[in-house]
Amino acid sequence: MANIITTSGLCKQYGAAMGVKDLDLSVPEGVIYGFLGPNGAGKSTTMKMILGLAKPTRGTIIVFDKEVNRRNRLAILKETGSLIEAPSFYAHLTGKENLKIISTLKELPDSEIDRVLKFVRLEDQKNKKAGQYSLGMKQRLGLAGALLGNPRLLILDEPTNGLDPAGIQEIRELICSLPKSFGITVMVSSHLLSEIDQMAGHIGVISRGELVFQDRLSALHDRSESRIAIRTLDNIAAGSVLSSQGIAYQEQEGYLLIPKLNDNQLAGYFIRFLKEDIGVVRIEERKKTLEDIFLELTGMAVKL
Ligand SMILES: Nc1ncnc2c1ncn2[C@@H]1O[C@H](COP(=O)(O)OP(=O)(O)OP(=O)(O)O)[C@@H](O)[C@H]1O
Repeated sequence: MANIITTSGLCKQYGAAMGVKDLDLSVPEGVIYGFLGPNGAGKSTTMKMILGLAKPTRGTIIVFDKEVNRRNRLAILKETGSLIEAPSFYAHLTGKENLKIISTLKELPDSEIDRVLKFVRLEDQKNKKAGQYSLGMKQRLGLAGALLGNPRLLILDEPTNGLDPAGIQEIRELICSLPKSFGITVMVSSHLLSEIDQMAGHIGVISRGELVFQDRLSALHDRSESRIAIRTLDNIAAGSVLSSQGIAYQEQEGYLLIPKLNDNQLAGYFIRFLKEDIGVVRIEERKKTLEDIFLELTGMAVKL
């Protein structure tokens, strides 16, 4: 799969602090790429640099095989839609009139306005003033504006921020349909793991300005392997038995965590425990959640 965005050694320095450090992003064409990271991790800064709205301190950005620089910026933006921060509209103009301003600037026919209004399900509200729109409707109008001209690439910075669950669901459904319906590649950021989990096929995780994971989302799920948690009346003695058999274990809240074993192996250890007079009081199978994996990657809790 060819990349639609590639960044190499991308850095952004703010004073003495590095907002983004040596970022090597690869966004394949035709996917939804989820850009996940806690608040302040560097998501907005990265997206602004890709759009040419912020100047990198170091590194390169290639979009559609062209380097993002002053010479190529307009050609790249012609094929790119974006929603960075909350969209701003003229409150006294209708939704349709607001889109008309953008479409005139982009020299697009009116049929394009109708197409995007239909797609974001605002057809029936198009003659209502944008100032009277709900937050969810404003966000959908912003998405409609970004889709005018049918871009190849859409860059969305936290598009569901501040929306209620119904609004989140609407935006998510619209985003998910974009690659299939229009062949658009979407890069979408969020600090919510569950959000990215429900939308993206590929994922980049950023923490303190650095990329800590990048792959298909399924590769992240593959890391959620099962472990066995054992609680005994003497965990020290039980740990010695496990160590003597070459089984690595971790102690966590009164449990010994060991890798998943087959039933025969596990039964063998219980017999050993009994022979050593170690009472087993609990045994559970535990699956690492995506949140656990995110914590391991970033050292920070993320909202689910
Ligand atoms: N204009 C600026 N001047 C100075 N520091 C900045 C500026 N913009 C961002 N930063 C800093 O760079 C780091 C990354 O910020 P950024 O907004 O890119 O993070 P983010 O992942 O988008 O987080 P959030 O979701 O909270 O916006 C933060 O430490 C932030 O304080």
